[in-house]
Amino acid sequence: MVLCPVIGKLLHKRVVLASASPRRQEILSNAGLRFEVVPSKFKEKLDKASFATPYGYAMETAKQKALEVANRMHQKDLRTPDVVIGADTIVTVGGLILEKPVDKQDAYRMLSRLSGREHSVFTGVAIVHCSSKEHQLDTRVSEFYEETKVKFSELSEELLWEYIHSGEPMDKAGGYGIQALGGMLVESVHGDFLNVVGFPLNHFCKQLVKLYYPPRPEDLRRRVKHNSIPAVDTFEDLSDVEGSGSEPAQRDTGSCDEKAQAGEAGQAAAEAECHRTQETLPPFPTRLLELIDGFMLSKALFTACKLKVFDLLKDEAPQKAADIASKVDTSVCGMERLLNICAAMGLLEKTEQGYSNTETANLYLASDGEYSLHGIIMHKNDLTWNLFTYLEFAIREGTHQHHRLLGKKVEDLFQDAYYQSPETRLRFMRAMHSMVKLTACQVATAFDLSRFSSACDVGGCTGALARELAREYPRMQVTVFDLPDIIELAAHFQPARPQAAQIHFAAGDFFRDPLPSAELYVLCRILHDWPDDKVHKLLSRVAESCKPGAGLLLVEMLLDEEKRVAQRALMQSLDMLVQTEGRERSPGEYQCLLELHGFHQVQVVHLGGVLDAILATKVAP
Ligand SMILES: Cc1cn([C@@H]2O[C@H](COP(=O)(O)OP(=O)(O)OP(=O)(O)O)[C@@H](O)[C@H]2O)c(=O)[nH]c1=O
Repeated sequence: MVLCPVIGKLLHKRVVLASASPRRQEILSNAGLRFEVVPSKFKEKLDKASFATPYGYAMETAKQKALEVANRMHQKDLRTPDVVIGADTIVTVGGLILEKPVDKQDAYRMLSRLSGREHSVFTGVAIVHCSSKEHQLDTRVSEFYEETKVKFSELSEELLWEYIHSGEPMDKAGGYGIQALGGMLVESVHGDFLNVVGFPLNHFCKQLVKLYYPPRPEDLRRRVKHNSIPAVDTFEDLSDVEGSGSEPAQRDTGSCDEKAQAGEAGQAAAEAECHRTQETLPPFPTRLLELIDGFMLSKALFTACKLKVFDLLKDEAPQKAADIASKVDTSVCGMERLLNICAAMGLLEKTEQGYSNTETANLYLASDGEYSLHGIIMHKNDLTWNLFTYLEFAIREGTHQHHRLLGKKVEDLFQDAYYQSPETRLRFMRAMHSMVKLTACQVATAFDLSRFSSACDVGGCTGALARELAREYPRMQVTVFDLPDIIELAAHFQPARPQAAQIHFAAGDFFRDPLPSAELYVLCRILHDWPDDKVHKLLSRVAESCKPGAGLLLVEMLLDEEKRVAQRALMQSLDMLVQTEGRERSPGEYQCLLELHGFHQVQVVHLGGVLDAILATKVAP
């Protein structure tokens, strides 16, 4: 006997819980579900930065956990499970995702971050239905997430360490267990408690209802009742042959008839009432709504950066909206709304004392930090944003849109658009600098380049990558080769560093002038600006300058081969359509281009950030 009848739908199926979490096992068995436990071996190492939202990350991890188990059982076990359930719980605070602490210090860092604040707990759940056709595993995935907000009291150091020494935090997301000792840290909970513990049982049941009792088309046309777990008998005869019983359905009809006969508020009202109980909702389009309004969030971030709000608050005590507004010369009511949405986005902290920067804002949004993204944000605000208003034209015409923005014909993309004035040139350089700086260290260490004693960064702009190569390989001399106008301004970006002696700047046009000689050529974010004919031209010029054994390091954002999942790269490819003559490419496409020009032994490293790296070696013709 189970309380939630829809759980009964799974009783005759082979259900597997792909989780080692004792809490999930307990929650589901308490709900009357019968299942086997096969912990997933999926390594929880997805690139968090590539997800637009924390719950997107949790859902994908849950899915991968379940699919790993489904595939393993299908291969090893002759009997494929019918349903595999995977889940992943994360804690988010101030824009950071916290998983299980790796050691006590890590637990300390997590818990002190949570102290006195509200955070969100997301659990992503994947329900994977499996079938086997001609020994091939076929899977259908249904996924969802649940968010619960939890507020912690202020935790003293003593309490924190006592809790950590209890050992409880170590196998739990965010470093606490709300169901045990950790419950003492919690001031309030908004939402599903079991979701925090590790499994959102209520939402799970609703999801099963959607899967096992899909609404009939006529149900969808009628008015719907929100957020309920309909009784199974309401839908019993609709879709599931395993279902037991027309009896409850008749009972339901009977009650409608009674109301209609009673004439309480007339026949029509009674019918409407009757239908309401029979109907269910289509899934609420949360993700879609976020996509619809996503542009406003970007623009709010851009505007706060442009107004230097994050510079003003950097490492400062909290400030009130009126003070900030007067310092940056805006209206108070406008500034207050901007600050509030920035706080809701996790960029600012809002307390009774006022607004202050989060760590993310100090590190990335203030304009003067080592890893500041201010440069790229201003580029997106001042140029990309405007170009994207012509996206429809770009799609129709298949070309960039600078001519529409500038109101004149563009002959030479860089000279006429990006470098038309010293200001736009500097803005572009700042943008490139901030993007390259973000991953330059990983790029420099993606391969062992110590065999090369000289490198030429073709189109190396501010020298951000050259500096990192010089730092990593003290024997390497690096030449930054770029247009004279760029080289002239590059000095602005060179801090006095010991490796300055290893770096040289040379002016020239890589399509026309001889390339400086080097054992390793680097093309970082260059090929994606150009169509294939120009890419061939550039690669043939690089190949001509290479001796056998020379290397070519390509640094680009890589698409997946099917052009399906690498969301950030796919979006940048659209960006390249609107702004350049080029596009992003997949590793396979780059390999074809490279091999045509005599570069072989192609190795690819996905760096999981904004850039990936490919190394190829020139062979004798
Ligand atoms: C916030 C909180 C979390 N947890 C546990 O934290 C683990 C999250 O980690 P996961 O990666 O989602 O799961 P796992 O334990 O590694 O198991 P698996 O599903 O095999 O990956 C799960 O255990 C949850 O219960 C609690 O027990 N209480 C709480 O208050």
